[in-house]
Amino acid sequence: MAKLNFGGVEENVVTREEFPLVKAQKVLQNEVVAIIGYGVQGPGQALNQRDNGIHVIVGQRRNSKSWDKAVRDGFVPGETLFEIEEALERGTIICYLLSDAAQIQLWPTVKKHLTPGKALYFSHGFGITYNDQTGIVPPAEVDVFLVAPKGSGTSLRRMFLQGRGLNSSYAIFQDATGRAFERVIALGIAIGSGYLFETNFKKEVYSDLTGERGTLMGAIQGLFAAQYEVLRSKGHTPSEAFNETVEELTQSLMPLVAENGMDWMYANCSTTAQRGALDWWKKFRDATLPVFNDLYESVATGKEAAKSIESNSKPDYREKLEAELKELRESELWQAGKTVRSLRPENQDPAAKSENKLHKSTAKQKFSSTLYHD
Ligand SMILES: NC(=O)C1=CN([C@@H]2O[C@H](COP(=O)(O)OP(=O)(O)OC[C@H]3O[C@@H](n4cnc5c(N)ncnc54)[C@H](O)[C@@H]3O)[C@@H](O)[C@H]2O)C=CC1
Ligand SMILES: CC(=O)[C@](C)(O)C(=O)O
Ligand SMILES: [Mg+2]
Ligand SMILES: [Mg+2]
Repeated sequence: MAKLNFGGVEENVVTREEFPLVKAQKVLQNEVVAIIGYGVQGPGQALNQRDNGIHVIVGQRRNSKSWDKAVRDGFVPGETLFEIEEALERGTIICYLLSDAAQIQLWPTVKKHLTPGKALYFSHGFGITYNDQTGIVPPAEVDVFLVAPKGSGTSLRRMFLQGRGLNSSYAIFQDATGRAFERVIALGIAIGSGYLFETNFKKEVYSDLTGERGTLMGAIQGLFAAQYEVLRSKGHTPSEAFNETVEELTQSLMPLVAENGMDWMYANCSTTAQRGALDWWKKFRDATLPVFNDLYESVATGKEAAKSIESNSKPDYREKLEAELKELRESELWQAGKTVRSLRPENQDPAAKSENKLHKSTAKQKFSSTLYHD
């Protein structure tokens, strides 16, 4: 395991160089990896492992959309696709990839099949950390660990197909066989992680719930909505307000931040933007800091978990969710976004598309020649 320096702090990480795929294949050669649930993470993890030569089977309810999707993805009923219970029986490593609320309902069934020596794998610390609410307490004779890809299952698959790799965290909760470390790392590599960083179940779930409620989804939507509202109330058009709030961020600035960091982006915008952004970022930090503290508190006390279990377990959960998503979808901001996206040249006719490709490659050349260290 390598120790790497992250901004002055040393952490354990496992890279593909030190734990290559051949090693993962060797560790997993006698295992049957059962992916239980074929929603968002299930397909990404199952397909990447299958392409990486791991013996993967899928367990999913028959007569469900996810079952049909697994068939479309090449899993064969009776060979590599089974009803959940049969997959639980056949698997030596159980990847529990149902939604966190559904994991509670199915737990008694899963537990029955956790015979000594098997492993129980999660992609989230939720079920174990909040076990006073979930009732998920594994038997002592099985390994329990997690690999949590830091992104959507969709990105996990896409990046794998592009030869890239989404990074993941890993944690061991219980090492019954003495092989938990090699098993969890082998799985992390086999699902296509770029590298793996160490955590524990509690830290994984606290940071994940904070992140998705915070800057990754909740806070950013809140910031977008507030700025858009101010611009609109001051007489700016929807297209202007949307472009200055979302489009420029996702299309121009965030890709630069992804490549080179916010520090580089600040150093490479206009001096006017620099002055203003340097003056204002701390005000935004100070205004939101108390909200982030409230959020973390709500996560750490189990309130967020309780809320999500409660709402996601209701029979009318899907209808209620749809109504809330509809509000977002039909808001002027995201309706304006739809039009803006449709106007992107790559979303228009094929001629425009190929012209855009050309632009992209010249832009890339130009961009790399303006890098600082050049
Ligand atoms: N969605 C994502 O990209 C990410 C998810 N995770 C974690 O991965 C795990 C799986 O999450 P998702 O893929 O989002 O799950 P999901 O919400 O897509 O559900 C997965 C599957 O559960 C099945 N299911 C739902 N209720 C069921 C029930 N009562 N009985 C049997 N099957 C049922 C559905 O058919 C579906 O195929 C969770 O622990 C989640 O926190 C971690 C990182 C990202
Ligand atoms: C994609 C991801 O990792 C999230 C946002 O935490 C989730 O879907 O739970
Ligand atoms: Mg996450
Ligand atoms: Mg999450």
